[in-house]
Amino acid sequence: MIQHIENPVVEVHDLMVSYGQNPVLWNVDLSLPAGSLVGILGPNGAGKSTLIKAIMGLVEANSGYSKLFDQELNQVRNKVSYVPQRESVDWDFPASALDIVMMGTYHHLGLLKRPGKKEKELAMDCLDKVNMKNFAGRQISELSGGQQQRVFIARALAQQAELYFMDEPFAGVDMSTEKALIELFREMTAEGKTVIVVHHDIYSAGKYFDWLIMLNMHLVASGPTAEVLTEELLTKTYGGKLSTLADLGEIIKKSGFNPLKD
Ligand SMILES: Nc1ncnc2c1ncn2[C@@H]1O[C@H](COP(=O)(O)OP(=O)(O)OP(=O)(O)O)[C@@H](O)[C@H]1O
Repeated sequence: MIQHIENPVVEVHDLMVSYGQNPVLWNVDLSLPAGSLVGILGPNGAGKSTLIKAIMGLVEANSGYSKLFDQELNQVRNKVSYVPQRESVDWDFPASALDIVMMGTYHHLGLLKRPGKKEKELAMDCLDKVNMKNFAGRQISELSGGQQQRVFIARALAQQAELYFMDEPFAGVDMSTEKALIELFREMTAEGKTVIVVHHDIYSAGKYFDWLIMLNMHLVASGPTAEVLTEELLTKTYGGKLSTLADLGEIIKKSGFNPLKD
C-alpha cells in the first residue's frame, strides 16, 4: 500500500542504491506530507539509513532521484537538518555540548559573521528543549550515549530547519527521554515542520507516528499509520522475522492499534 499525495514535502522517484555489487534499495517511490511525524520501519539491513543518506546526498543513487520542497537538495539545504546515527560520530572531538549546538546556528549567519549572544541564546534554548541545559559546558566525550544523542538533536533544532531526518534518535536513550523527544517532535510537527525518524520498535511505532514507511529493500508500504500497520504489511516487511501471531498480538497490545481489525 503506497499512498501518494499532492504537494509532498519529500518525493522519492524510482530510487535504486547499491554498495558495490550489492543492491540495497530497489525502485523506491514515495511521497510524504508536510507537517507529519514519519517513522521508517524495517528489519536490520532493510536500507532505512541508506534511504535517508540517499535523500541527503550522502550516498550516491544508481538511478532515480529525490526532491525536497519540490526542489533539488542543494537549493533547500538551509531548510533541511540531518541527525546521523550516534555511532557514526567522533565523540572524542574536543568540543563542549554548547559548542556542538552553536554549530547548528552557523548557516543562518552571514559569511564572516561570528556567532554572538543571539546564537548562544538560541543554542541554550535548544539544549533546554532536550533537557541538557545543565550540561552545556561539558565536553561531549564526557557525556553518556543518551546525552550525546540529545546534544545532536539540539544541534539539529538550532538549525531551525523545516524538515528533519533523524537516524535512530532513540538509540541508547531511556524511556522517559524517548517520550519527551516524541513530545518535542509533536510540537515541531504542530508548527508545520516535518520530522522523519528511523525507528526500531514496532510496538511504539503505532502510537508515535502519523505516517509510516515500511521498508525491506523494496518499499512495502508508505501511508497513514492506521492504514499501513496491518498484519499483511508487517509480515511482508519483517518476513520470517515476524511470523507468528503471538508477535502480532504483542504489537496490537503495545501499540494501541489493531492491525488485525480488517
Ligand atoms: N558503507 C557501506 N558499504 C557497504 N555496505 C553497506 C554500507 N552501509 C550499509 N551497507 C549495507 O547495506 C544494507 C542496508 O544498510 P542500512 O544501514 O541502510 O540498513 P538499516 O535498515 O538502516 O539497518 P539497521 O536497522 O541495522 O540500522 C546492509 O546490508 C548493510 O550491511
